[in-house]
Formats: sequence, C-alpha cells, structure tokens
Amino acid sequence: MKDRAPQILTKAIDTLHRHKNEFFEKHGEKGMEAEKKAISLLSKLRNELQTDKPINPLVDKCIDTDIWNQYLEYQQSLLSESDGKPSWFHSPWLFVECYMYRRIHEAIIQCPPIDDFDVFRECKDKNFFESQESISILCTHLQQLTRSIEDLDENQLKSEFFKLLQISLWGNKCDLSLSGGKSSSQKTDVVSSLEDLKPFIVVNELEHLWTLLSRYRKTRAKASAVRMDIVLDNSGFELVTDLVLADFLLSSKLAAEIHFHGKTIPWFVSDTTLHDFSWVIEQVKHCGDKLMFQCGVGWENHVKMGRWAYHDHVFWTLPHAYCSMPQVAPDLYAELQKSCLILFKGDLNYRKLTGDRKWEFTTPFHQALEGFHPAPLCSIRTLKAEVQVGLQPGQAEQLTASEPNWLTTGKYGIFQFDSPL
Ligand SMILES: O=P(O)(O)OC[C@H]1O[C@](O)(CO)[C@@H](O)[C@@H]1O
Ligand SMILES: [Mn+2]
Repeated sequence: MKDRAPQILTKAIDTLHRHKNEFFEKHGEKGMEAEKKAISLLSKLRNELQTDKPINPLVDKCIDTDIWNQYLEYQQSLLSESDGKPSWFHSPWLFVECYMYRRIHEAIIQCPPIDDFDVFRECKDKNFFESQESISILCTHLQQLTRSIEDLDENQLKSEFFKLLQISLWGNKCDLSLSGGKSSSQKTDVVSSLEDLKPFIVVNELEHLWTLLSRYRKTRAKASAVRMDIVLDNSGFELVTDLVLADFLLSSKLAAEIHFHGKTIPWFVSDTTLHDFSWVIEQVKHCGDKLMFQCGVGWENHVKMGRWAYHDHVFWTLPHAYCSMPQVAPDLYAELQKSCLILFKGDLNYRKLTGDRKWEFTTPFHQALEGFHPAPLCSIRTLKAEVQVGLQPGQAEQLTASEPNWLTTGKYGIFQFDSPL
C-alpha cells in the first residue's frame, strides 16, 4: 500500500491531466472544471493514504455504498478501543486495496460530465496493442485448431485443451496493478514456450478438469447442457487468452455455453469491464490480420447467438471473501450454482477464494474455501500475493530455499481444483 498504491493514484491523476484538452473539446469549461475536481479528489485520497489517515465511509449513493460502509463498521468492530479507527496501514491489505479502487470510482462519479471516464483505460488499451504480435500468433493457432477439430481423437483433444488452459494461466502474468500501472504486455510467443514453463506450475490439477468434462461429454446428450463460467481477470492479452479458450470449449463441444463475469467499475488497474470486453473483440476484428478478423467475427457471433454471455455483478468489486457470497449476493451464488465448472482467473480471485488468510501451505484447498462450493471450480492464477494452500509437505520450503520471492513475482502458477463433496 505504501509503495505501489500511491504510484497507481499518481498515474491516474496524470492520465486525467493529459486528457484535459479532450474534456474541453467534448464538454467545454464544464469538462475542465470536472477534471480539476477529479484531480483534487484523487490527490486528497493519495494524501489520506500516504499519511495513514482513518478509512472514511463512502459518501456516494451507489447500490453498494451501504454494503461497503457496513463492512467498514465490521472492520472497526474487530479493533479494540485503544486501537482507534481502521487506517490505511493498519487494516487488512485486501480490504484497503479494494477500498482504494472503490474510492477512485467515487471520486470520478462525483465529477460529471466526465463521470464515466475510466482512468485505467489507456493502460489497458496499451497492453493490448503492445501484445498484438502474441495475440496474432494465438489467433492463428486457434483458427488452425478449429479447422482440424473434428479429426482430433480423445487424447489430442485433451492435449489441446491443456495447452489453451496453460496459455490462459500465463496470460495472467500480464496484470497492471503489480507493476504499479507500468507496461506489462506479452511480447514472446507463449504457444511455443509452454514446455519450458511447465516446471513453474506448482499445483497442477488439470486432470480433474478433464475427467469432469469428459464425463459430461459421455453422459449428457451432445454436451448440450454443459455451461461453463469464467470469472475474468485482466483485459488486454489475458482476456484474449480466455476468449481463445472459451472459443475452443465451444468448437470442441466440451461446453455449450460460456458465461463470463466481469467488473462493473474500473478495478485493480487492468480488470475487465463490459466496455473492455466489447472493445477487445472489436479490436481483434479490426487489426488488419485475416485470421484475427475471423476470430473477432466468430466471437461477436457467439455473443449475438447467446453462446457467450457477459455478466457483471457488484459483488466482484466488494472487499468480501467469496465464502460470504451466499449471504451478501445470494443471486450471484444461485447463478454460479447453475455452472458445470467455474474457472476463476487471477491472483485477486484466489485471495478472495481463500479469504486472503495466512493459511498453512498444506491446508487443503477445499478447507480454505470455507464453505464456498457453488459448483466444481478451478483457480487459474500466477502467484503474486502471499497466500497459497494445497501444497505438498515440504514443497513451500523447497521453493523458498531456491527462490525466496516465489509467492509474489508472478513467475509461478497453479491450476487448483475443488468439487463440492
Ligand atoms: O490481476 P491479478 O492476477 O488479480 O493480480 C492483481 C494482484 O496484484 C496485486 O496488486 C499485487 O500483489 C495484488 O493485490 C493483486 O492480487
Ligand atoms: Mn487483475
């Protein structure tokens, strides 16, 4: 919070500043005033953070404002009298980090007519353009695969499925909040690096996914009822890897519908909103590359025909651990219960799945989920925060000995599976 968060706020302020002329052209004087106000609110926020001030209740009137303020009261109740109020450096990291992004949103929505400005859009778009070569390679790979899909036997299908899952895993290296908003695009050809990256997968439960999906294929008529959900993480390159995977799931008939879950507000710099989702599909279509164009058209069609559905829910941008979803967002929990398999992308989702607690490394994943079992689920995440469960005895110690920062660099990854008992 001390080092990375102020950098992110400074970047957001700088972005507003650089768009000054655009605001003027669009909205005249009103746009200029709004820009000034937004900058002053964000500077105030940065100052509160850097001087470890108490966490203030939200003042806006959004659908989640009360839930946030109740959660803040709950944080307060955890402290004893002498501890005072929860403050920026004396509160759980997950809570204050989420709170910062919610406060950025609060600042912007107080500044019409620029109240729908996404301060992170520019970095997200840049990540996409800088990764364009890798995206083109991925799209070519997908098109070739789709053409020969009918000829693949069971084993070949499984191997292609695992490849695309690994691409989606390593796509998660490309988030922008870990780098303080600095560029973190994909520049190498990830398809041909998969073998070299395998040793860095510290939990690999992919076989469970295959067992589950191939069982569905055999028991349900033509997989027509198989719904899979992907709880998205970052836009840009990572989102493309997720879309490529989702496309394959349909063309291989491993699934019939894919439901994507994104964020309602700009979140952790690079997370996907509805605007990003549509933007990326549109860009893939118009990049000038023939195979990318075909991918983009296909994806647009999936959306049109309802084979792909995009959902967002306010719960994904609350600070709560997922075990409280049945109480806080019962409608979302009920929706997820309809899924045959839910993929949770990224580090933040993992922190929320496990409540961001200091679990023993050998704690079973099922236990760390603390009752969150809407459907079979799998976390696909590169490690960027110090929480990890489900390791073999001695595994964490070995990793620490060879690489002390293994938990936070994003170099290691997991496929961790859980199924309701
Ligand atoms: O995009 P991801 O994979 O969720 O990563 C975001 C992560 O980066 C951090 O900002 C840095 O550790 C974490 O707070 C967060 O979990
Ligand atoms: Mn993210």
